[in-house]
Parts: sequence; structure tokens; C-alpha cells
Amino acid sequence: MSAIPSVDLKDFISENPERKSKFIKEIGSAFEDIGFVALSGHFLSEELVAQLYDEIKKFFALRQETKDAYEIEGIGGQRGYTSFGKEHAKGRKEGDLKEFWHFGQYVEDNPRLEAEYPNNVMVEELPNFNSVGKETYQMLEKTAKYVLRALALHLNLEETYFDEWIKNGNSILRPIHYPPIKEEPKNAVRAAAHGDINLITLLMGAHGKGLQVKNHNEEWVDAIARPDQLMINVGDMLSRLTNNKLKSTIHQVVNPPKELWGTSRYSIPFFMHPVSEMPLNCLEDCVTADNPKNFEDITAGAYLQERLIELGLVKK
Ligand SMILES: O=C(O)CCC(=O)C(=O)O
Ligand SMILES: [Fe+2]
Repeated sequence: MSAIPSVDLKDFISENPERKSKFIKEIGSAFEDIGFVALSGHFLSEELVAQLYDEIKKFFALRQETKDAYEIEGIGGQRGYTSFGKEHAKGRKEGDLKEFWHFGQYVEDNPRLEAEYPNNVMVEELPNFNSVGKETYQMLEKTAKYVLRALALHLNLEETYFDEWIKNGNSILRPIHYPPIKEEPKNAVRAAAHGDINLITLLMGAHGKGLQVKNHNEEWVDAIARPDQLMINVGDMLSRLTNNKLKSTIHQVVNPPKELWGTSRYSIPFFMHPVSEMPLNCLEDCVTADNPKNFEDITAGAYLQERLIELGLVKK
């Protein structure tokens, strides 16, 4: 049996109260325990996933000079291309063995947020790259909205508690390429152990093994989803908001065995962020005598800024 529980979003979306509460219970206990679930019944089609993988493989195969032209100074890698080795996990010197792309929010009806967020970067060499990225972004955002509704109910909040904070939120879709490994990496890994910054992360099936999750016994367990499932995990923002009731679990991407060094790995996480004004102050219900308040009050925007500095993406 897999260490990661499976849930079906169709249960939640069904108008059947038993199925709905079954889903809430299953995802709630998974997030209080291992912090990860494999989710089927979401809004992302296998065709769209295949198209996006196709586009990003073509993008990362472009000449380095071409890709470098899409690395924009001064925006902390929040849109467009980030080159190999630039990001490192919190507390590490060695850069991760990866390059990646960021698609950001497509703001609607909100000039203030349009001005706050950097523009998406258009790849000119690949005519379908941007539209496929946008569609995937929006399908994952829709999926995440329902997952957060279930979590709101699990936390005894209004079902739509998160809706106002995630509308036009600062989410990021991040296609990642882990290139073939050419020489013995000195201490560096594809993605060093870390917790995600955001509310929840939705990860579509990777092309290549390697993702591992740390369980309660400090053992690394493989996290592999079926092709029709998204792996979903709690990020640090949600764990802060819930005073650690929901667990942001440490995970990593290990280097492959030597016989597979010649192969690339690709993965595409979607990091669901709220708007920067959302307070991440611990919810009252989550602060108890047994679990006193663990975190200072902070907004999502201020917290994100702190974390981007720790990752080496933003200079102090
Ligand atoms: O590549 C993966 O499978 C996961 C990457 C990841 O954990 C991250 O980018 O935060
Ligand atoms: Fe992660």
C-alpha cells in the first residue's frame, strides 16, 4: 500500500452529503498526518498535461542563449525563466540541479493587482507554449479552489472562506527541468529537502522518478501518483494559518542511480498562493492549551518576500 492516501474530488463536488463529508474527512486527516494526498477527479485532462509536457520539453531544449533572454532581472524569478543552479533550498549553499519556468496569474478586473504582479513572459519560439500554460494554470487553480473549500469545512470555517483570498491570487505554475547529470554532484541534489512556501501545491505526474516525502519516523518514502492523479500537499502558509494542525511535509527530489544520469527529469508543480494581503495569523480554533500559538502574525505577501530571500531568488 502506498504511504500517501488517495482521494477523489468528485466525492466533494457531488451533491451527495455523505460523499462530500467523506472527502472532507479523508483529506483533512491526510493533511493532519502525512501532509500529502493523491487526488483524482480534478479538472485537468490528460491531454492538456501531455500538451504542456510537450511544450516545456521543447522550451528547455532551446539554446541556452535563447532561454537566457527570458530570464528577467529584478522580479525574483517570479515570471519567465530561471537558469540552472540558481535556486537553493532554505539553509543550503549548493543550488538545486534544475532550471524552471514560471507562469503567473492572469488578473481579471483588478487594476491594482495587475500593477502589483509582473507580466507573464511570452515565448516567441513556441506558438502554443503560452496558451497551454494559461489553460493548465486555470484548471489547477479551479481544482485548488475546491480543495481549499473542503479544507475550510474541515477547519470549521465557512466553505468559501478562502475564495476571496485566492481570487486573482499570486499563484505560480512551475514547469521544472532537471537535466542529465554529467559529473558527480558535490553535495548537490535535484531538489534539496524543503517545505513549500504557499497554501497548497498541486503536482501533476512527473516524467521521471525521484520525489520523496519524509514520514513521522524520519524515513523518506516515494511519492508517486497514478497518471490520472495530482499529488497535493500542504505548504508553509497553510501550516502557519492552522498553527501546524495541517502539516507542511518536508520533501525532496533525489538524484537518480548512476545508470540513469543520462536522463532528464521533468515535473510541473502549481503553487497556490493567496493575494498578498491575506493574513496568515493562526486561526483561533487552532490555538489551544495543548498547541499554543507557534507563529507571529504576518501577511502572505510579507511572508513570501522573506522566503524568496532565503531561496536566493531575491536579494536583501
Ligand atoms: O519535482 C518535483 O517532483 C517536486 C518539486 C518540488 O518539490 C518543488 O519545486 O517545490
Ligand atoms: Fe516542493
